Amino acid sequence: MGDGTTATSNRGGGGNGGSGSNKPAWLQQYDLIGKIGEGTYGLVFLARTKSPSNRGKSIAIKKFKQSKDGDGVSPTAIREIMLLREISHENVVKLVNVHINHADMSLYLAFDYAEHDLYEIIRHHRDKVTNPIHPYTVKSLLWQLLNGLNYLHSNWIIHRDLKPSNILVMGEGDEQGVVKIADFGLARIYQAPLKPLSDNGVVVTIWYRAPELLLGAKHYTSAVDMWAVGCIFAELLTLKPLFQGAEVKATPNPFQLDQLDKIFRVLGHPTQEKWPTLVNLPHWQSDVQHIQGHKYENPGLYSVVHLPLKSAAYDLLSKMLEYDPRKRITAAQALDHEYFRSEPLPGRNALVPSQAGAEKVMNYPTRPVDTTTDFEGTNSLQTSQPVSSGNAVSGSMAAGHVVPNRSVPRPMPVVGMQRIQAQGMSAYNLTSQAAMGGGMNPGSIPMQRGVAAQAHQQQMRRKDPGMGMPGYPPQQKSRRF
Ligand SMILES: Nc1ncnc2c1ncn2[C@@H]1O[C@H](COP(=O)(O)OP(=O)(O)OP(=O)(O)O)[C@@H](O)[C@H]1O
Repeated sequence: MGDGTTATSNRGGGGNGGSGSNKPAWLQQYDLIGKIGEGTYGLVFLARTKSPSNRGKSIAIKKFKQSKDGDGVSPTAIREIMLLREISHENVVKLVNVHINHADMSLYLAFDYAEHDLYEIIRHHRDKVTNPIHPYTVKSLLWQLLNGLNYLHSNWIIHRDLKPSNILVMGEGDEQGVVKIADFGLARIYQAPLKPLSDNGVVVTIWYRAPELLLGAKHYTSAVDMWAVGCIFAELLTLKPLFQGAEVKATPNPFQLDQLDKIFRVLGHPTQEKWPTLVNLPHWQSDVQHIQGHKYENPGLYSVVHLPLKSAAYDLLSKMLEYDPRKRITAAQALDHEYFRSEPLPGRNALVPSQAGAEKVMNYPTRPVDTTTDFEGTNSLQTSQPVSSGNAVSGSMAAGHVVPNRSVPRPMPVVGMQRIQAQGMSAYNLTSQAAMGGGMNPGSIPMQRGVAAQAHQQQMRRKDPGMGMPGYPPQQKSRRF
């Protein structure tokens, strides 16, 4: 894999990451600390590298769940690898290693570890310190998020599942306060003409889901990510999810009445005048039935987010939450917005709010680590500690070993996808080294050639030689990092 990233595989041993004797060879390069999270597609663990050159470096290892029948590795996982191996940007999380266990066909991706994420930062301000996030921090987080997203969109990648827990922030060290976009399990490379959604399901988490998706749009664009960024921007300002709809889980139908209702209550009902293609959307008729009869007293977005109507922040936010996806602001346009040219200027370390006379680093809590859970999800890593049974991380276990459940809705399941069979995966492994550096595409993803090269060039173009940092607004030269 490029940039020193390697792919390894293990033909013997099980997936046991504990201190047992059957610890696979690849795992011996890490000290496994414990479990830090669980998403729809896998478990995430904290580990530390043992190699003398990099001793003690924190790594996040994501183990992908096996399909129920254990018949191979999901296309989601393959897609994530194929995508991540090609991309390199300061504001996108770095994949440092890929491991495949042939014994049980499990797949492990090792990423650079980030101590914080926006979900925890928002929660900390809302529940612990009960004060708003500093305007400099909000602006710096948003600028970096847009910078990473602009890179992805310029390379034909739509994230599709942006939400606070997927936006990581680096803790202490050289990259302190740098934003990293994570979780590309649901991302897909797209090329014109845009691929229809219908065979894959809709996968943007409901609170951050764009209205065109909720109304059943068959095609989606990078504008779905910009809607999510708007929702996240508002949440950074108010510490509350902007549109907190209740998901109807029983159906693959993208029409989520409560979520649309929550949006319309704040932004008013979309009109054909403002969004001409609205009437062509499959669920517009459901909307006529269920919602159009309802009168929405539009309180105005600015009053919900407590921003002056004439402020640059409000102007940018309202452009991100434009109903018509074709009129919604793009990441590149947003980076050029006046909001980022006015004080406080955004900076690389989002956790150092600049205040007259004093620079104080925000001390957010470190991630809770469940040290009783190993890669199997059930065993004890440290026999001196209590061993949990069943799913050890259910949010209700003994304090100190628990990663709390997050009350964030999950993406809708991806439906109708074939699994890559174990045999197919073996073929992938046989050529894994070549594949990691070449153009292999086992998931038949419409992949643009030379993405990494283009991305690199683009990054170089944005590089400000004076700052030694890619893409930061020139005004920031006055800021000390
Ligand atoms: N590189 C990383 N460093 C540190 N923590 C990470 C890293 N990647 C993911 N995490 C954390 O691990 C947890 C689980 O992440 P994951 O992406 O698997 O699921 P999710 O985003 O919470 O949910 P879903 O997968 O359903 O979208 C989250 O708290 C996330 O912030």
